Amino acid sequence: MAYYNPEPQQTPDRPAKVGILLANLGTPQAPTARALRPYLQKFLMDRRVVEIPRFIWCWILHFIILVIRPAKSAEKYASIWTSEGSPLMVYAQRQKVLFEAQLAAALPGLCVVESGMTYGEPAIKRAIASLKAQQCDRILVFPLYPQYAASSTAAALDAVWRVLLKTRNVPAIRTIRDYHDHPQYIQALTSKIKAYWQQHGQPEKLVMSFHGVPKFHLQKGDPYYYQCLESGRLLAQSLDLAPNQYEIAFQSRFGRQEWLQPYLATTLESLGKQKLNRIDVVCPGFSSDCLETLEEIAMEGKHLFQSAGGGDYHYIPALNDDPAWIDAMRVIALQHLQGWIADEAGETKAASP
Ligand SMILES: C=CC1=C(C)c2cc3[nH]c(cc4nc(cc5[nH]c(cc1n2)c(C)c5CCC(=O)O)C(CCC(=O)O)=C4C)c(C)c3C=C
Ligand SMILES: [Fe+2]
Ligand SMILES: [Fe+2]
Repeated sequence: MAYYNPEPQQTPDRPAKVGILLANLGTPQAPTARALRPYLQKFLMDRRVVEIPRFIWCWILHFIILVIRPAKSAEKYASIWTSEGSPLMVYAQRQKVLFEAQLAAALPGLCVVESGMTYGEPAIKRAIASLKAQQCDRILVFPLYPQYAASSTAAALDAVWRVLLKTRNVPAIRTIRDYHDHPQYIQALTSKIKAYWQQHGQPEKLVMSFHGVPKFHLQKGDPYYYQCLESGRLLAQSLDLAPNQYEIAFQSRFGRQEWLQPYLATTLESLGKQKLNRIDVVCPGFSSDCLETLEEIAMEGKHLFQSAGGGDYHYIPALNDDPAWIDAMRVIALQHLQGWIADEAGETKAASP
């Protein structure tokens, strides 16, 4: 069997294009234990996600976690599944179509966009193959994680490198590391939240919830924690919130290790005990709604807050397919395409690689 992936047919007469790979986490194919098992196995075997020595972790994963968790997680996925499929996948496809249309308007005929998942389908390998087949000799990898984390961004980049290691004709590659403080990203969040408040009124407190990671990632040099704090600070500033009008917390703890604190569950319980009349929760680190926002935040979080004595609880949806977010994606991408596209006499066209 050939070691290298097959190359697409060479067509030197067709102009080369710029590919943009929207890298995302991935989601199971169906809300069933059978579909959850291979998804969780691939996800949780990634050293970027779980750093426990392989010998010990293989046993724990295969004989405990993959026996119990698939059925439990499948039940949660079933509660958020839509007629079109998993929300993460539905929004990934919409973002791809809308973003491609925005780029086509700005740079006619130059860019091709594909969505690729770190775990599951459509895999990053398939996305790169498709971009290469569409004459892309330059690829910009755009992870849909505003804050850089080794366990999300670097895991997606690893998947790209693995494909390139087996590629004969390697395209030029650029990556977007993070955009946690990008003005357009903060503005897209601000306008989403303000529009929500115009419709539903304003809460006593806004809780900004970010996906957690083990605390030792921070201690070993992962900048994720500080980037979350900075996104939260900038968002609060843009919303004109005083320090006592918002909280930042970390959700989705997995296992027994200490994760980034404060934990969202503890924050919600404490706000409930303080008998707040209303809180709103927003998840600035998630570019689209998914299991972690729709089930853990919108459902479980509400239960935690209200059973501790809290009043109204609103979940403000993620950026999803909002025009302001798609526009922000265009601005962020164009900034990273400098030198690959040339602006001459007001016209934007391809530059030689
Ligand atoms: C085991 C440790 C995990 C780390 C570290 C982690 C980091 C991390 N995850 C996201 C984004 C998402 N995670 C999602 C689901 C999910 N996450 C973990 C575990 C870790 N994540 C698991 C086991 C799961 C699967 C669901 C479950 O069984 O609980 C999702 C949702 C996917 C979907 O299909 O909807 C997202 C998105 C980030 C950004 C991150 C590091 C910052
Ligand atoms: Fe996660
Ligand atoms: Fe979760």
